[in-house]
Amino acid sequence: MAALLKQSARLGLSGRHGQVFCRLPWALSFQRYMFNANKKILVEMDKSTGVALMKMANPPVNLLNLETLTEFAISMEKLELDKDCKGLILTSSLSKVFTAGLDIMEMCGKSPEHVTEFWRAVQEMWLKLYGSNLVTIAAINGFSPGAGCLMALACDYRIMADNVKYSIGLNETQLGIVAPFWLVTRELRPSLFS
Ligand SMILES: CCCCCCCCCCC/C=C/C(=O)SCCNC(=O)CCNC(=O)[C@H](O)C(C)(C)COP(=O)(O)OP(=O)(O)OC[C@H]1O[C@@H](n2cnc3c(N)ncnc32)[C@H](O)[C@@H]1OP(=O)(O)O
Repeated sequence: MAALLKQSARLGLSGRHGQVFCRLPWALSFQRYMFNANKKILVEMDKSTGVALMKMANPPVNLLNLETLTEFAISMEKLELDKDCKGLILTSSLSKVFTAGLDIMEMCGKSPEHVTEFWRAVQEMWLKLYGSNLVTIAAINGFSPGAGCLMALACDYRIMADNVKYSIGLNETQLGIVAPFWLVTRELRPSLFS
């Protein structure tokens, strides 16, 4: 963990005035590669450190819609297959939002098939993150309601930008959505499973 945090500091993930700045070298060496499918999820993998930086990049608020969730799962799979990858830092490319959580519009006025596919993708994201073999760190650089909070909880470690304006929490009940019991008990009461 300490080594990973050192790496995250070296990568430029340092909190200052409530921001987590991501400064990465412009010139990428052969030890570094980047990939993205549709640019909603940006991944920069540094083979020399074994640390991948994954940035959600779906402006304006990094909504977790079907497309983004699918891209997230594909990106996780690629990193899991990379034997050089040991750790993952999950953050946002936006200045004040980590993610606004699930895209409510994906659940509103859509066909049962679409809603089923969407919730399958949501669960897949949780499985990929919570079940990852990588050491996972959420660098929460902005607002993180609902599934944003759950994403952070699914990581091994969490660091949040020091800014009183930013909030994080499970607010989905205000929208009539209830997180499944297995998720809440596993993430909030892990002692039940040990
Ligand atoms: C690993 C996890 C796995 C989970 C496994 C299973 C989990 C099951 C249970 C999951 C339960 C989770 C549920 C949710 O996530 S529900 C969503 C909760 N999120 C919110 O309530 C966010 C509400 N948004 C805000 O508070 C603000 O937008 C925010 C503070 C984030 C940013 O404010 P800002 O002023 O910068 O931006 P705007 O408010 O103007 O927003 C811009 C546009 O985006 C639209 N928007 C915002 N949030 C959502 C959303 N969640 N869904 C759809 N649309 C959203 C907003 O309406 C604006 O749209 P317009 O420009 O058209 O007005």
